[in-house]
Amino acid sequence: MADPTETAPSEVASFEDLSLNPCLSRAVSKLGYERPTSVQMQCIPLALEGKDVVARARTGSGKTAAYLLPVFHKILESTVPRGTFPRALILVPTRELCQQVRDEAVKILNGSGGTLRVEQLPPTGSKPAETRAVLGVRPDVLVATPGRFATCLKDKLLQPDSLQKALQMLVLDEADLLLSFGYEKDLNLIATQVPPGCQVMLLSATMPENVERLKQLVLHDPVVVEVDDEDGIGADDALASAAGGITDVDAGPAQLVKHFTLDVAKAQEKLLYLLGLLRLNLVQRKVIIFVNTVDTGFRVKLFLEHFGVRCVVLNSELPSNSRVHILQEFNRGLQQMTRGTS
Ligand SMILES: Nc1ncnc2c1ncn2[C@@H]1O[C@H](COP(=O)(O)OP(=O)(O)OP(=O)(O)O)[C@@H](O)[C@H]1O
Repeated sequence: MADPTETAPSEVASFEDLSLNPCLSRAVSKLGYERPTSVQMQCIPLALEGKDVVARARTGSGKTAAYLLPVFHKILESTVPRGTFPRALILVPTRELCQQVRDEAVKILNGSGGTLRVEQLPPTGSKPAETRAVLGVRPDVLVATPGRFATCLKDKLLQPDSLQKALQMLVLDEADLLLSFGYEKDLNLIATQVPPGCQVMLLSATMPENVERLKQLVLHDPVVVEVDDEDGIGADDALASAAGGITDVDAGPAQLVKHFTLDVAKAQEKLLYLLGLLRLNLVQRKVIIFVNTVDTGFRVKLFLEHFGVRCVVLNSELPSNSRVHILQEFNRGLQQMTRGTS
């Protein structure tokens, strides 16, 4: 039985040390990734050994590449003839995350010069013909929400026996959200179709009780990786030095995320402080503001725009196409943003 807290050798320091397929080492170097993050250092060697892996690491720690690289490696090194599909299935809780994972995958694959294909299933409400078109290109890797993938199985758009023959890897990303988003039935159905030899990776920012249930459903004797991430992809130290009078409540030397609290005596003054932080460049680059209601999100937007701060509201009441568009604009740097709810 695997040691549940086993970790990979700590001497791994560069992507070359990970013994990834050379196409993938080239791809990460083209992306400018100088060295693996902690979660990548620990997960990738275990996954390349064929172990089931459970990893807990904070948001932004590089979890996506921690599973995409082993997934691509396994397919590239596999002797199974091309055309059997999907070789890997990545399940995430929302359509936006499907898009984000696919984008990250395409970024890596573009640099690898290879011919692997990653597709995402069309959203709920799409016509079966659209799903057939996606499956028709026989993607090596399929990204989907559990709901969409289960519908695909139920509608027989994907035959269970093709899954039995092809599926080599299953990834459950943002696992803490998968069950809380109500996908339990879908996951139970999918679990019955996962072939016994399929390797499983489960990644999550937190490990609540429901993740244990998920582990028992699909993983075999997994190695557990817990990353208290000291690793800083692009840590923004400028914020720390600029925020003179603000209390740093979580100041590690090289932490990815810096936390500060600002005590505001009167609730009405919150907006003024917010404006000050933005206009005086105490908070730099792109900013996401979380508020507790949709209405407050719109109020904050109106206030900030009155003072020339470009922003947009994102909340669950908007149609999903608009949400994707808003995120794309935000990523391209067109807007600062207020969010309706967290
Ligand atoms: N080794 C690396 N070096 C530099 N940048 C990296 C490295 N690995 C990943 N990144 C970049 O860091 C960013 C955050 O990574 P990623 O989205 O995988 O984090 P995450 O842990 O999956 O976060 P979330 O939980 O929000 O999905 C991405 O833009 C990714 O391209």
